[in-house]
Amino acid sequence: MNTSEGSSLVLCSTRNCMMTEEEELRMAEYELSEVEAQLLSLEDKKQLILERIEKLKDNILLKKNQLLASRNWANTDFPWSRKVKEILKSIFKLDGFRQLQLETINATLSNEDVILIMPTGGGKSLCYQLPALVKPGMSIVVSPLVSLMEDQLMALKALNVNAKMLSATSTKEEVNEIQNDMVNKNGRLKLLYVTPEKLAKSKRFMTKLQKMYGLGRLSLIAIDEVHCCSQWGHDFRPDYKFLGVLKAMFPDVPMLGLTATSTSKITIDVQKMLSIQGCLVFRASFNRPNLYYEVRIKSSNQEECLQELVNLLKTRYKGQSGIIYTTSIKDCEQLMVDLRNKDLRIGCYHANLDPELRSKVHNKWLTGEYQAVVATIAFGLGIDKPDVRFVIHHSLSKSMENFYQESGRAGRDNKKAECIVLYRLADVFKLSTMVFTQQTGLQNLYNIVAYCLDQVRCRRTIIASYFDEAWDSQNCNAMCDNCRRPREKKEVNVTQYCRSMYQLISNAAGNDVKLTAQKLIDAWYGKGAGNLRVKSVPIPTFPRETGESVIAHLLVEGYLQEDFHFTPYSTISYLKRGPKAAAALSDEHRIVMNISGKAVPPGNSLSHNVSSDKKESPSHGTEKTNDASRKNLSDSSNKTNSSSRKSLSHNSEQTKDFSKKSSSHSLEKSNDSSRKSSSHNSEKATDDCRKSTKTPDDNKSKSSTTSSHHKKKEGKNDSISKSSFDNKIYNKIQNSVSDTHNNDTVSKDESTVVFLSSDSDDDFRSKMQVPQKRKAAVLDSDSDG
Ligand SMILES: Nc1ncnc2c1ncn2[C@H]1C[C@H](O)[C@@H](COP(=O)(O)OP(=O)(O)OP(=O)(O)O)O1
Repeated sequence: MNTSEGSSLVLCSTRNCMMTEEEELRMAEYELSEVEAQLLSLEDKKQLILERIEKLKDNILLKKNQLLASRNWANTDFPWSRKVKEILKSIFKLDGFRQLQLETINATLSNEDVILIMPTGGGKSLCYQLPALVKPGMSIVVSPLVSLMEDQLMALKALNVNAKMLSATSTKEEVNEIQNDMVNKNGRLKLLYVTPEKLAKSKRFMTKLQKMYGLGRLSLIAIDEVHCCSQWGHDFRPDYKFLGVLKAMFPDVPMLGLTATSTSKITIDVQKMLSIQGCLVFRASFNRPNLYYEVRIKSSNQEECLQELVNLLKTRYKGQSGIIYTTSIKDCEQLMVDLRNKDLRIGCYHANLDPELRSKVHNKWLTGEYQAVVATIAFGLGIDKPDVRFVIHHSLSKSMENFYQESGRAGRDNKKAECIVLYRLADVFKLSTMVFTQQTGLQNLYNIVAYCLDQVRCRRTIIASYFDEAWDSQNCNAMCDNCRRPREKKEVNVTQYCRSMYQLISNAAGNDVKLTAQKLIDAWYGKGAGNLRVKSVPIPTFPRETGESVIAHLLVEGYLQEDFHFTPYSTISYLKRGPKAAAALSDEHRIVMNISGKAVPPGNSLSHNVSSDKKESPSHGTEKTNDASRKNLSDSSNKTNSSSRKSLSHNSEQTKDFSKKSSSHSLEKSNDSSRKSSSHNSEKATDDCRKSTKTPDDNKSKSSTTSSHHKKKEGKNDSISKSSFDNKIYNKIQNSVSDTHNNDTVSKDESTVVFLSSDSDDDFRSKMQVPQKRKAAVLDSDSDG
């Protein structure tokens, strides 16, 4: 190789050519880029192959699952069938099996792996407790909560079943005694409850477990709340990952995973996490026919809201037992004090109470000394009082799963019980600021908001479709408010209101202000700071609750979006244009919201629509206000449209001429007199409504609005009956014992618009295991303390 100054000559002996080093460098770089391109393409190929492998694995798992499922597991001629029946009666004192219990027990006793998905209170515990007594040796039950294990042990002790638990708080003596029993051929312990942490962190325990397995004494591994294995679930727990080693360590020990909440995706993920090669998946129906579901609007006035609860507890639920769920510890304590001040026997339960006090409250509730417990979600898992007659959500749950689990504490004895949600938009933001950092936190929350907004569809059907079940509302048997008082479904075009919101948001941004939902509604209703109002945005003639419903609908549907900002003390949710803003501003786009119209006789289908030429806006009010406000609602004003258009372009956010189709939009007249009269009317309506809520016997109309969240599923209908859209006020939602219990028919033409009627306890699970000692000041004077 010769080199000269500035450039080098390279002898390419193989190719018999001379090349400068620069040329060779370029060549090398070119070759490198070729290799990198190939690597990238190989990487893509690898990715595709990996995906194919995952899919094939899923399919193989599903096929194996299906094959296993094809056997008749409900047979009563298995070798153990007689013993199973005998133990059911003699030890568990039960007469028969509930849905899927026998199938699960038989499959487990056949040494098959099973995942059992059964609603809260369905009777999952029996499915591992009974096989544990049929089989020789000991069964291990992995359970996430110490309190849950304690409850189970208490129940088993009452049945004289030999069961114990191991947790981080177990004493040395207890640990020794249990571990000796594990490896004793004549050991008598039948069930051992352990936390996943214990399995993951105690080598000594795992060694004993292996020894026990070697002796042929490990009969079953049951994993409670098995959905915690999956990162897709709402409840992923890192320690559950460790359970993946169990199948390899104890290949011929059957595994039984139990959960009350698992979608198909989570179920497959769980199988993979547990290294189960094909298993039986038993999924019980999520329908709880004995539960009555209802959503009511929660008054913005605290005293009224309290009075509603007091009335419920003193009349409709007099002498009955229940739970009232709140979001925060502060709300929980305050509500207990308020209810006690009204002479009610109420306890309060949250994760920050010391364990002794918690269990005192629990016991007083179990024995009936307390009529109800005001609780955070800490009061949940393991609560097994059969005769809970009501569960009231004083503010909405974080998700449909949470709601299902919490409301599912009611009616475990299969007798009728009621699940009522008190809904208010403001509560949505209390929760959203807590959950928005979770991967699916906001979507989960909006699902339950949509449930609350829906005033037409059978609530049971909404819940079922959430859990991948198809349910016919006919099967509801009028056990939800929407089926009990069926109404026509009507579609209302709310596009112009969405655009009004954009105008208000843009105007505020121009003033360097961000709008919370509260401020946005204030500005819309001509309240609050003057510079946040926009002249061209008409003040709605319908009440504020209706405005709230419209905003909730826009949020759930993605036309608005929450914008979270941190302050040193809290997180604030502002509203901004959502991902669907561009669509909302296009000419052709219509944002449709379902509302409920005229009452239809029970049994009639709700899905048909009423025909009419006009679109109407959602509203409610008293009979008196009907004519005036209806007129206001149905009048369209090009004037208003063009001014709002102007304002939008001025604000230079994605502007489009959306007024071309304004004739189809029922924008209100923006003149002063109409504004005055309508707001006067709606205020009066609200007053009347409040008055009417104090009249339990008043059996007049109720008002309702609903979201068109499920519009696609239900089909589109452009027509609305003006006459059927009377602005009667919702009333006597509260206190209406007879109505909700017995009223299968609705009074004539009750078409109404219903407007429906912090410190989080979110991390209660970790708190439960390492309890923070804190006795609430409000409880000090109480006998609990
Ligand atoms: N076959 C049966 N017949 C009558 N009662 C039963 C039967 N099986 C279970 N039960 C009762 C026992 C309990 O009081 C209640 C709930 O059972 P349990 O096993 O605690 O439910 P679960 O484990 O599915 O609920 P959770 O998800 O809340 O833990 O039902």
